[in-house]
Amino acid sequence: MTASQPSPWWPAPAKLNLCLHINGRRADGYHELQTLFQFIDWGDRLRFGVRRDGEIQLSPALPGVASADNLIVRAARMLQQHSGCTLGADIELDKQLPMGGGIGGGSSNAATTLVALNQLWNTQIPEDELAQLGLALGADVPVFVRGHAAMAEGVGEQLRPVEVEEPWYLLVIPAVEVSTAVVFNHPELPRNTAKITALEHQPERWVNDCQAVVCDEYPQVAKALEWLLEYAPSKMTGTGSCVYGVFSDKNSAETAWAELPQGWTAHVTRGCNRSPLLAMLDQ
Ligand SMILES: C[C@@](CO)(OP(=O)(O)O)[C@H](O)COP(=O)(O)OP(=O)(O)OC[C@H]1O[C@@H](n2ccc(N)nc2=O)[C@H](O)[C@@H]1O
Ligand SMILES: Nc1ncnc2c1ncn2[C@@H]1O[C@H](COP(=O)(O)OP(=O)(O)O)[C@@H](O)[C@H]1O
Repeated sequence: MTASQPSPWWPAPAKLNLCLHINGRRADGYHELQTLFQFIDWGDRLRFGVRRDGEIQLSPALPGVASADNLIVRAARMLQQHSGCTLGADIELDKQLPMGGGIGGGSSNAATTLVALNQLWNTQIPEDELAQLGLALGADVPVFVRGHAAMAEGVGEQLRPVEVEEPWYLLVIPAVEVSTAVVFNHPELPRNTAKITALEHQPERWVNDCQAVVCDEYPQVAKALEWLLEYAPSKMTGTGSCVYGVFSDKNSAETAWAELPQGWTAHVTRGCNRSPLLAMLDQ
């Protein structure tokens, strides 16, 4: 008898929004955006064991998130329903990413679940369809399914793959969770930034239109940004709370990290135009 191979860990990387421009608001309340997504080489990991009985079991549970609401469980059930697959899964989550930080941990977990189970269950859903399925779980799920740095437009659903620089980042994680819905409903949010053609080639024009209102509402975010700006050009990602400084090399990012005020949390990480999830699929 041969020992069975331990199942591999699948990466669920975080993303940064290198810019987030708000171009308008639709009648349904959703906002028209231009946002540039890049992955970083830091994230959660998931491990899957196939079950014959159709059950989806996740461990450990996330504090404050009921299993049925967890995006991992919802993604697995959605794939079962869409494909008619009768298999189930035991899913183990190694959670590293903070929640509500604007780095897309929940969306990335959902995307990795869709991509991994599509392979392990042999459901053979094509990538376009898998990305479309993911959109129902959250606006950022499709970019994680596709795994390429991308410019997103519309309400975030129109994706165009791009190649941008892959610098080093010092990512500072303020101890506060920011609600995306609260930021988008803020009366002071700027909503009329002009649309820019080929924005991915003009880094000097990249801004985050949510940054000012989040800094006003959350002093911890303002403080983190103020500190980072002493070391490098810096911005907030998504609707916050995380902020990142951009460095040309690992050493200078680590030098700034060594000066981090006591009690703060930060990571030195590299930008990647190809997601670590794609790299795993290619192996
Ligand atoms: C704006 C981004 C950029 O990455 O923010 P972060 O969540 O990453 O910080 C995301 O696309 C967010 O994605 P996600 O968090 O999945 O948003 P959803 O669940 O679809 O929407 C949450 C709420 O945000 C508002 N919303 C979201 C997207 C959008 N284009 N316009 C909006 O007005 C809506 O009020 C919606 O109810
Ligand atoms: N697997 C999951 N990982 C993280 N958050 C999850 C997950 N499933 C559901 N959620 C919910 O989604 C919310 C947004 O999480 P997350 O994607 O990490 O933040 P953000 O959109 O700010 O990057 C969390 O506050 C949590 O309630």
